Amino acid sequence: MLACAELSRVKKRIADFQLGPVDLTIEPGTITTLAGNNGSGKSTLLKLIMDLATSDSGHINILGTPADTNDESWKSNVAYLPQTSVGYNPYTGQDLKKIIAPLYPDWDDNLFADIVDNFHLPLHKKYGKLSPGVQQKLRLALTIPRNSPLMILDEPTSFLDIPSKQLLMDLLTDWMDQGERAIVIASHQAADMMKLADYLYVLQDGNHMGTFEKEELLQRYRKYWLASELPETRAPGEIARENQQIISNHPEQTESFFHEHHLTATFQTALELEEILTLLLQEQNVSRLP
Ligand SMILES: Nc1ncnc2c1ncn2[C@@H]1O[C@H](COP(=O)(O)OP(=O)(O)OP(=O)(O)O)[C@@H](O)[C@H]1O
Repeated sequence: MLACAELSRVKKRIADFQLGPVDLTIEPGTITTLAGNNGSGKSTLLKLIMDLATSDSGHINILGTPADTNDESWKSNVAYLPQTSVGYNPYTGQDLKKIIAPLYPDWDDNLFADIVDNFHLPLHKKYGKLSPGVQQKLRLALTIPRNSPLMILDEPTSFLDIPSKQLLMDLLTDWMDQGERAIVIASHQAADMMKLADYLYVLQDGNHMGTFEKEELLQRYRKYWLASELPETRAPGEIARENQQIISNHPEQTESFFHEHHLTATFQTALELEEILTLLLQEQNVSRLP
């Protein structure tokens, strides 16, 4: 099946910042979260995908079309929510819908009405007069109903309160159920959008630190509370220890070690994704040391 997006060996330098090389394939039916610290290059990568910035090298194909082709008609098959929307201020939500909807052949007016309803959006008010949170909700209402095979959201939860974030997650889950489509989300808020993700593409300071299947990652990390003092030797898989706790990224090996050394774990738990990401980036940094 045709990939929604394919990036190979993509690089971009901006002053002293270097992004890439980036290799990334977005398959239909998947949600990929670009995760990384502030300034790690998430927005830059999305702009490269949308051909709003020019890569220094590499290739980007969107739904089988090179992104840098002169014919920009492929963009009507991509719903892109940038971090900010310039030029919206003088227009009401109703005006913006009239401008945007005709650009997208599969625009869904009923879905737009539902989102407006759920987010209680005042369509008669000018965008510039809305609070940042309501502006963000309106931008989402103008993006999701495009029903394009590929949706790209840059920090979609910015300014949203907790119930609105939950509503957005429900909307995106429903949206994915409607067909063979894919979502790419950039977020530095690990807890939010990573819940939805099938894959995490992790960036740090422009470097690709790895692509991870979320469920596999969640199963790989475990935290144990031991009944006794921690052993002096490190347990296999142990990546961090504190007081009577050990964190492992190879639970089976760690548990056999406990067994062999007659150590009892009184409690054990999976880790939150946010904690895993922090540990992962630390591990990668250590392995990169000369
Ligand atoms: N217009 C620009 N002018 C100068 N430098 C830029 C510009 N845009 C991006 N950069 C550089 O690229 C780096 C990556 O920025 P980018 O916005 O892609 O990061 P990000 O991961 O999306 O960050 P955030 O989480 O803060 O949104 C920044 O550190 C900055 O140095």
